[in-house]
Amino acid sequence: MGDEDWEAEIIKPHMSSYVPVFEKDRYSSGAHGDTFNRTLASLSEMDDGYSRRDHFMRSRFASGRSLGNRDPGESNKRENTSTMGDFGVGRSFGNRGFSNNKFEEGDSCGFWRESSNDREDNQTRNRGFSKRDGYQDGNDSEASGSFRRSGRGSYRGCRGGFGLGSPNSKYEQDEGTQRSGGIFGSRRSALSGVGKGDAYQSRSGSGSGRGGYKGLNEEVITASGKNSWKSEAERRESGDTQGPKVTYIPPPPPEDEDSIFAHYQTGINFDKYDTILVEVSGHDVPPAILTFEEANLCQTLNSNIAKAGYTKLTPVQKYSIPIVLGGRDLMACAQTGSGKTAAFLLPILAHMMRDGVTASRFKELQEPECIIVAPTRELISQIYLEARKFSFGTCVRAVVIYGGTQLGHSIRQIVQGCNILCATPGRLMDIIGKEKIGLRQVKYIVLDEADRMLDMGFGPEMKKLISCPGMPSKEQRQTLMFSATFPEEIQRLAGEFLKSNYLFVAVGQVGGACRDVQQTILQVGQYSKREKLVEILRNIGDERTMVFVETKKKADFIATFLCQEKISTTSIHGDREQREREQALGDFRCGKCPVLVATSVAARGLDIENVQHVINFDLPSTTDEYVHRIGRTGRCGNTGRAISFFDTESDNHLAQPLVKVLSDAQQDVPAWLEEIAFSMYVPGFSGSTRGNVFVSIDTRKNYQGKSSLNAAGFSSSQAPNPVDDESWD
Ligand SMILES: Nc1ncnc2c1ncn2[C@@H]1O[C@H](COP(=O)(O)OP(=O)(O)OP(=O)(O)O)[C@@H](O)[C@H]1O
Repeated sequence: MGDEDWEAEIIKPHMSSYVPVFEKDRYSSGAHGDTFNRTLASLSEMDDGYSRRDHFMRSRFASGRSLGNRDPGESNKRENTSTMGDFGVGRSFGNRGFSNNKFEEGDSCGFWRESSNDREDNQTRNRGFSKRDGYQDGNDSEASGSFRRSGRGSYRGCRGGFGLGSPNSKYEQDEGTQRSGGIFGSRRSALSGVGKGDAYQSRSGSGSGRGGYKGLNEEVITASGKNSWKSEAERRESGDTQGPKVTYIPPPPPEDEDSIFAHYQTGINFDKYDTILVEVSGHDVPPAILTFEEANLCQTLNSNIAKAGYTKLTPVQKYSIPIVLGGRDLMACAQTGSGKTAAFLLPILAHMMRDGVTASRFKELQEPECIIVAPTRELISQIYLEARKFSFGTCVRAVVIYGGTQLGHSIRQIVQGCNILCATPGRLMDIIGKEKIGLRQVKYIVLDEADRMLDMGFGPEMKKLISCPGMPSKEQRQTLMFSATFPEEIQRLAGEFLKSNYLFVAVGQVGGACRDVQQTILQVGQYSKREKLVEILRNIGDERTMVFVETKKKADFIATFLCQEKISTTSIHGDREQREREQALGDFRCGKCPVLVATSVAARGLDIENVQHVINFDLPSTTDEYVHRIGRTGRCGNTGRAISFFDTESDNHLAQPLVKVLSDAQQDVPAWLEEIAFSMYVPGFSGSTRGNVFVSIDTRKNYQGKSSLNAAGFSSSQAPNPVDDESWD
């Protein structure tokens, strides 16, 4: 297909109009006074650590087995071009399968014409994996949100309907004229494809509620010509622009207990979490707990934990829960899918139950005790569902608000009572600006995906949040930060939000990639990617697969293309209306569309049952993004697979960091990749400080040196000044 054709392909007129029915050891971490604790939960972990290093050395210097060497003889073969259902050709999908050159690049056509401003990645590609400084656009905004999740604590099922909440007179004043999208539908042109009887419609449109997640090249330029940190969608909602008003009201989640406590099973590797190396640094580290009982939670909470199917703590929970219960500030870094959400929700709820919160009741100005922020709408919705699950049967009321939905709806949710406010940053600041939320009672601020929340995209909003009138100072509140990745420069910025004696918990393995995810890198040229993708998907069959691409346009294009290939596919990206995004996620969750093509908007946090494969059609530009993306599979002790297409024309600069991530996670490193990595050798490259043992290290060590840290901990005077490195405004 020629360059000029791809747009046409997207809007093929014969396609049916698509209405996406997306559904979708007694861890004495040391006695008081210890400042640095490292726990080896078992001796085997020690062995493991050594073997891992050994493995790394071997993989670096031995030629190794190539997992994806190109075989020109095979390259032109297209083995499974049959229609949907013709999957399972009897070959293994594991390494063997790949080394068999079955998934090799061909010479099929496939031009990508990408506008440079279509990227949704957090970083530009040419930065390379290891470079983390100063990324994000100035107006990256929150992205997605949905009330649905089929994983733990969420309800499942396809949802085709949209909540058509009746506009409330008073709060409708905030909305202005409803112009497009939302409950009245969009005027966007639908483009469609067909897959398994379902049509695919996608494409960014001009409808209200779209957007909300802006990548580096989606900057919004303000009248003054300066980049605005606020997204276009949020500015619309707050009336900053004349753009279409957002009218979408998300459907309420099911209220029945079964739905609230729906969860998926922990996987075969869940018990292996016990062997993960944990490091806690800072002063006076409270001892870790081994069981939920040791947390001394109230009966209702314990009952909810049991109903949620939690019987055993994950490492991040073992360490974080006592720290939060002890009133300490915390920065916690643990691998994807290892239960960070409960690690902050449970102790916060326990405190609320202990202290007694004001029972929810209608009030024009609500004063929540806890504010939780996350970078995407879908993620914050998911966190809300977890909060609702764990607070079930208590007087604590959780509320979620996010962009792309009607502002009046958010306000209506809040005024009914709000103890825990789950919000995306833009909507949160709007609501605070409208004086529907008072901050005086705030005792807990949680930044999930904290590195993302503090980067240049959201950092300014977070800074505004903590500077809002009424917001208790950091000494008077508890601030908690969680992520699977924590670049050092972002950790330094975090100091402004945290008390100087905050604790740092690092759980996990080298490089941060979850070891339960089998990673495979295939050499695939740009023009062969589509063919390879189809080949892989046909082999996968109906197993849930997320396909990550670099740009929103490409997400549309690939989703349409797959539908044409009769592979039931949906897509999620920042140019889709919120309603469409939620439906897409719902369709993916319930298995109606087993393939979800996504941009970076879906890379973080999403906990979707049974995602067995992640395919990086395009490699992301940073290791952190890679780690988060592949972390959508292999969650909670389950296993998963990640396949990444490596284009030697454009990805060679990623070879070195990629080799490191693979080695650190004890994955096979293809010989060809090592060769490229060596050829691209950059003196001094270390693959970042995350390389050796832990997911992330406490950067305070870099300021003081490890020994002094062990001996003396930190003092505020030694804490980094976050504003030194980066301009926030
Ligand atoms: N102790 C536990 N027992 C059983 N299941 C658990 C436990 N803790 C968490 N889970 C489940 O594990 C899954 C992953 O948890 P969660 O989404 O909190 O991971 P995470 O560490 O925040 O991941 P990410 O880094 O991708 O955001 C969820 O379905 C959650 O309900």
